Amino acid sequence: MIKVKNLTHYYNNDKALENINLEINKGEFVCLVGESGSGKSTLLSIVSTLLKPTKGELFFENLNYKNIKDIDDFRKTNIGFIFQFHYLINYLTVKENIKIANEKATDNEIYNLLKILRIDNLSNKYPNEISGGQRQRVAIARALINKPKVIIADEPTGNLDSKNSLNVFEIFKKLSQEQVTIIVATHDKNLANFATKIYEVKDGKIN
Ligand SMILES: Nc1ncnc2c1ncn2[C@@H]1O[C@H](COP(=O)(O)OP(=O)(O)OP(=O)(O)O)[C@@H](O)[C@H]1O
Repeated sequence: MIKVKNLTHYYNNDKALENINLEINKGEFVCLVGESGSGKSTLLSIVSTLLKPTKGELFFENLNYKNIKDIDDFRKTNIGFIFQFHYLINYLTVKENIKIANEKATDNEIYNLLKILRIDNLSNKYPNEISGGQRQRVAIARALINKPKVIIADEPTGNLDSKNSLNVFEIFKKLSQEQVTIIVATHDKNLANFATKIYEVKDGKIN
C-alpha cells in the first residue's frame, strides 16, 4: 500500500531522517515510537505528502507520488489526519465540524459515524461543551468522513488521559480490522502494543 525507499531528509543542513525504508500493507496498524526529536513527525509529514523529502522515493499502491498530478486532491481523498490538538472550530457544532471536511456527507452518514464513535448524542453541541476525549473522537470522525484509505495520526493522545487514550487506540485497531491503514506516532510504548507493527525511530533512523 505504502512504500518508502531510501528516504533521507534534511532541514537546511541538519539531517532529520537517514535512509528510511518501509513497506506498509493495507489494513496494517503501524506505530512509530521514539524520543522527542527522533524524526517521527518528519516521517509522517513525508508519508502524508505534506513535506517533500530531500532524497528518496514514496509510493502509494505502486504509484510514485512524484507522478500524482493533483497532490492536494490526492491527499484529501486518500488520507485522514488526526493531530495532538483537535483543531475543531469553536463556533461550529460537532456535526458542522465534520460536514466542513466533506460538504457532500449526508446527515445520516455523519450520524452513523458519530454512533460508531459513541458520540451521536453530541451532534449539536459545540466543542467547548464536550470533554477532551469527546473532542478527539470528533476529530477522528472528521478524519473518517471522507472514507480515507489511510489514517495518519501524530501524537493523537498527547492531550488525553489514559482511559481516553486507550479508547482512541481501540478505535484505530477496529478501523485497521476494516482495512483502513493506520500510521501513528506516539511516545507511549504501552499504547503502541495495539499496533500490528512497531518501528522505533532513533536519531532519524529505523533499525
Ligand atoms: N520545520 C523544521 N525546521 C527545522 N528543523 C526541524 C523542523 N521540524 C523538525 N526539525 C528537526 O528535525 C528533527 C526531527 O524532528 P521531528 O519533529 O520529526 O521529531 P519527533 O520525533 O516527531 O519529535 P516530537 O516527538 O517531539 O514531535 C529534530 O532535530 C527537529 O529539531
